[in-house]
Amino acid sequence: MPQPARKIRLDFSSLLGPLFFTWVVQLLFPVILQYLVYEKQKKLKIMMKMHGLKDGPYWMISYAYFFFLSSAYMLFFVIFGSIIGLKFFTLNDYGIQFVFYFLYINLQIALAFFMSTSFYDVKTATVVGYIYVFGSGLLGEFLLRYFVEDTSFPSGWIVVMELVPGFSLFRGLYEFGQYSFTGNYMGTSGMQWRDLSDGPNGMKDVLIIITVEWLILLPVAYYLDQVSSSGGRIRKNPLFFLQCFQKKRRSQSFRTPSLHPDTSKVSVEMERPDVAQERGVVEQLLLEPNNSHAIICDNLKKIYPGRDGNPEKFAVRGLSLALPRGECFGMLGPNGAGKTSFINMMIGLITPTSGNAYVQQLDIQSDMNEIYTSMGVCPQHDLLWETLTGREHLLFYGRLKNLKGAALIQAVEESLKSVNLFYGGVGDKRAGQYSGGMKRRLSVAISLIGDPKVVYMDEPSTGLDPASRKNLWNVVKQAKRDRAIILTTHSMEEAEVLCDRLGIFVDGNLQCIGNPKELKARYGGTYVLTMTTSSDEEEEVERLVRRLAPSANRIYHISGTQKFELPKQEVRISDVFNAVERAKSEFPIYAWGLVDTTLEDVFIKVAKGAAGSSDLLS
Ligand SMILES: Nc1ncnc2c1ncn2[C@@H]1O[C@H](COP(=O)(O)OP(=O)(O)OP(=O)(O)O)[C@@H](O)[C@H]1O
Repeated sequence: MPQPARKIRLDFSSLLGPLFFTWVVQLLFPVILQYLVYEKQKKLKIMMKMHGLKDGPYWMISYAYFFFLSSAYMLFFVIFGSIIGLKFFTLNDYGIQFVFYFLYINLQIALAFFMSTSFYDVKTATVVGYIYVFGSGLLGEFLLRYFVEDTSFPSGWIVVMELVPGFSLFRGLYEFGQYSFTGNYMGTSGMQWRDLSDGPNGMKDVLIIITVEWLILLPVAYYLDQVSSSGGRIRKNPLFFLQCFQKKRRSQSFRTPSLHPDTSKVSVEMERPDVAQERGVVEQLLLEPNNSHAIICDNLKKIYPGRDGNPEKFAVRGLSLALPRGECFGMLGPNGAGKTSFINMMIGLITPTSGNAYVQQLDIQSDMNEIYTSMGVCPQHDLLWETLTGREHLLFYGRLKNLKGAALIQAVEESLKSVNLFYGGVGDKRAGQYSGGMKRRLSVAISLIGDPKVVYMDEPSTGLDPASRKNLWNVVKQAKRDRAIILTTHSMEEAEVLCDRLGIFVDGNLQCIGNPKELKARYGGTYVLTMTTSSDEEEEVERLVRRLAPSANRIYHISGTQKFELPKQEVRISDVFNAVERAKSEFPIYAWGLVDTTLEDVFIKVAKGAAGSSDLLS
C-alpha cells in the first residue's frame, strides 16, 4: 500500500557535531595553557609568591578563574545551539549534557595545569596546545569513530584510547550525536539517563574515565609543579608532602657554632677586621637571638655546579651579615661579584649551597612562605604583566599584602604619587606601554607597597633619568625608616646617598663593610691632587708635591697632567693652596684641583686589591 510522503529530517549538527564540537569545546585549552605558561615564563608566578601569594591560593584562584571562564563559554555554547534549534542540544537530556560538560571542563583545566609543568616557553606551549586540539579532533573522527563503529574491535582498547581527554570528549559528543540523530529521525527524544545502561552507549564509560582522570591529574599536576624548578624558583624535595607530618622545631638559639662545619673547598683567607667583626656580631646574634636585626646571614655560600666542561663557580663564598631594622645596606661590587646570587638566595629563587640566613628570625630554607608575607622585592629585571595598568599592579600586590578597602586605595594612590606615576593618568596606562624607566619605578613601588619589613632592591635605578633617580632616592630614604633594605647598585653616588652601610664584594667575598665615611677614611686616607702644566714642568710639579708630602704617590701622568695621592696625615689643605699659589708665580699652571677620596676610589682600590694578580680589573 502506498505510504504518504514523509519529510526526511536530516540534522547536520548530529552528523558533524562530534568533530566540530570537539574543536569548539577544546578551544579554551590552549588559552588556559598559554596563560599558565606566560605567568611562569615571565616569572610573574614567583613574583606573586615573593609578595605573599601561597601556592594553594594561587592554584585555587587560577582554577576558579578558568572554571568560571569555561562554564560561561560552555553555557553560551549549549544555549546558543539550543536557541538556533540544533537537535544535538535540544533532543538530548540537558541533565546529562550538564554533567558531561561540567566534568570535561574540569578535566581540561586539570590537563592544562598538568601540561604547563613541562613548558617554559609560551610559544611552544601554544603551538602544542593547538596541535593537540586539532589532532585529537581529527584522530577522533577518523580513527576512534572507525573503531567504535567496528563491532569486532575490542572495547577494552577503546577505553584505553579514551584515556586521552580529547578522545573521551569526542566519544561523548559522538554518543550525543548518535542519539539526537536517531531521535530526530524517529521523532523521539535523544539520550536520556536510562540510556546510559545501553550496551553500545559509551557515555557511561566516558563519564567515569573523565571523573577519575580529573581527580588524579589535578593532584599530580600540583605535585609536579612543586617538585619542578621551572619558573625560576626552588624545587621542593620529592617527598615534600611528608614534611607536613613533621613537627616544626624552634630552638632558643638558631644554632650552636659547631653545627655547620665548613666543609667546602674554599681556601681559608685572612679576613679583614671589619668583615671579621661582622662575622662576630652574627655569631653572637645566632647564639642569643633578639628582635633588633631583621636579616642575619650565617656563612651563606653559593656554588654553581660546573657545566659543559667548565669548573664549578663560587658565586658567594661564606657571607656573614647582620642587618638591623631601619638600615639600608648597599652591596657594591664589579660585575659577577655575586650580588644577584646573594639576593636570589635571600628571596628563595635559589638554594644556598651551605650556610643559612634568617629573616625576621625565620629560616630562609624552611619558612620562606612566612617570610614572603613581610618581604618586598624589586628584581633586577622588571616582572610585570604587559596588560595590567600600574594601578592594577599595585592594587593586586597591595591585596596580597592584606591591604583592603580605603586603606588599599590610599596606599596605591600614595605609591603612584611617590614614584611619579600618578599625574597625567600614567598609572592607568598598561605597563606594556611604559618606558623602561617607568617600569623600573613601578617595580620599586610594588616592592614597597603593603609595608614590608624587609625589602630587596637589585639595581633599582638602572635606566632612570637623573630627575627620576633623585625622586626614587627620596622614596627609598622615606621607606628605610622602619624597615631593612638591601640594595645592589653600580652607582657610587646612589650608594653614598642611600646606604647607611656598604659592603664591597669581589669574586663572592665580602672585602670590606662599613658606612661610606668610614670606608673612605679607612681605604682612602688620601687627598687626590691633579695639576696640569706644560710637559717641561712635570718634574717641577713632582718636586713641589714631594715637599708637601714626602710619601705622595703619583698615580697618573700624561702630557703635563699629573695626579698624586697625598696621605692625609702628611698635609693640610691650606698648605697645598699656599704652595700652589707660590708655584703659579714660578711657572704656568693651567689647571689644578684637590679632592678628598671618593667612594669610587675606595671601590676601585678594594676591588683591585682583592682581584690581586687576576685579570678581573686589568
Ligand atoms: N645559574 C648560574 N650558573 C652558573 N653560574 C652562574 C649562574 N648565575 C650566576 N653565575 C655566575 O656566578 C657569578 C656571580 O653572578 P651574579 O649574577 O650573582 O653577579 P652580580 O654581582 O650580580 O653581577 P652583576 O653586577 O653583573 O649583576 C658570575 O660569575 C656568574 O657568571
